[in-house]
Amino acid sequence: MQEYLSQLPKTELHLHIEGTLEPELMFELARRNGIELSYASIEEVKAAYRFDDLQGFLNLYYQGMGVLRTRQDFFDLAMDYFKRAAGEGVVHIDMHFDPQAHLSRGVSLETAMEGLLEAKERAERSLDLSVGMIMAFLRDRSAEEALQVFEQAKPYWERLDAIGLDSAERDNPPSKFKTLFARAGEAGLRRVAHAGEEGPAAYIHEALDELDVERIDHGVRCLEDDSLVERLRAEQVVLTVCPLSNVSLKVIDQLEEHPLPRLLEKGLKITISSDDPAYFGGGLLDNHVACHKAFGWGKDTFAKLNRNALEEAFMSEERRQILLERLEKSL
Ligand code: HPA
Ligand SMILES: [Zn+2]
Repeated sequence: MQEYLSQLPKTELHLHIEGTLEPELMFELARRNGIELSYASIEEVKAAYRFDDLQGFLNLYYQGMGVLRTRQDFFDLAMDYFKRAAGEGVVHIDMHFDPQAHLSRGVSLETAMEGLLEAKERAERSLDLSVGMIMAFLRDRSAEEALQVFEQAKPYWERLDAIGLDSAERDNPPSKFKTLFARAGEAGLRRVAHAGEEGPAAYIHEALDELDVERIDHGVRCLEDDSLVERLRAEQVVLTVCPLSNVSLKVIDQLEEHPLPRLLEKGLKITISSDDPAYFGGGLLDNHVACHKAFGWGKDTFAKLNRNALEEAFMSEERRQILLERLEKSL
C-alpha cells in the first residue's frame, strides 16, 4: 500500500508554506541572518512541538518564521518543500502564505512575494509540480489592516489565485472580513477560508454566506449541524481536511476517532492535506499512510480523495486534464 500511495499523483489544497519550515532550515537561516534562536539544538526544536491547541501552535509558528528575512530565504523555504513534496508524488499544491506575519516584523511584501513567486516558477519549470497562490489574512488582526494589506498587494493580484483566512479562529468570525472578501471577489480573486477547525459549525455557514467562499479549510466541526452537512453535500463544497494537524492540535484525541470516515459516508466532497507539515509530523504522503493505518482505507478511497482535490485545485484546465488522466492510469 505504501508503494501505491507513493506513486499515486497527489494534490494538496491546504498548505501553509511558513509551516513547512523544518528545524534544519530554521537553524541554517538563523545562522545566515545572524539571528539567535531560543533553541540550542534541532532536537530541542522538535521537542517543543507539542501543542495543546491552535493558539499554542500559532505562537511557535509565528516565532519560527522570524528567521525569514530576505527574498532568498523565502525562495529557499518554498523550494525546499517543493522538492520534498515532488519527491513523494505530490503533483500540485495550493499554497497559503501569511504576508501580515512578515509585514509586522518589518519584512516587506515584495521580499516575501518575490521569493515565493520565484520558487513557484522554478518548481513549475524544473519539477513535475504546479503551485496555486493563496494570500491568507490573519483573522485575529483587524479587518482594516487586512484591507490595507490587500490594497498594498495590488501589483500582485494578477499572480494570485485566491485569498484565504487563517490564524486564531475562536471569537474571530468570518463576518469580520466581509468587506475584504467582497473586494477580492471584485478584483477577480477566488476565496477560501478556514472554518470549523476550532470554531463552531456556524462559522462554516457564515463563511459560505458572507464571504462567498468556494472551499472550507478544515470544516470538521460541520458534523455538529445536520442542516449544514446537508448543505455541504448538496452544494458539493470541498473540505480540505488535515488529519495529522487535527491530532497535533487536539481538535480530536486520536486519528482512529477522526470524523473523516463519517464525512465521506455522508457524501461530502473531502480532500486531505498536511496544513503545516514541519510542525504536525509529516507531509502529504505521511497523512495518506496514517489514514490507511487508522481507517483501513483502500486504493479507491485514496483515488477519490485525490480526484476531488484535482477537480478543485487552482490550476489550468490543460494541466487538470493531464493530471486526471494520469491519476486514472495510476490506479
Ligand atoms: O491550521 C491552521 N489553522 C489556522 N491558522 C493556521 N495558520 C497556519 N496553520 C493554521
Ligand atoms: Zn491551515
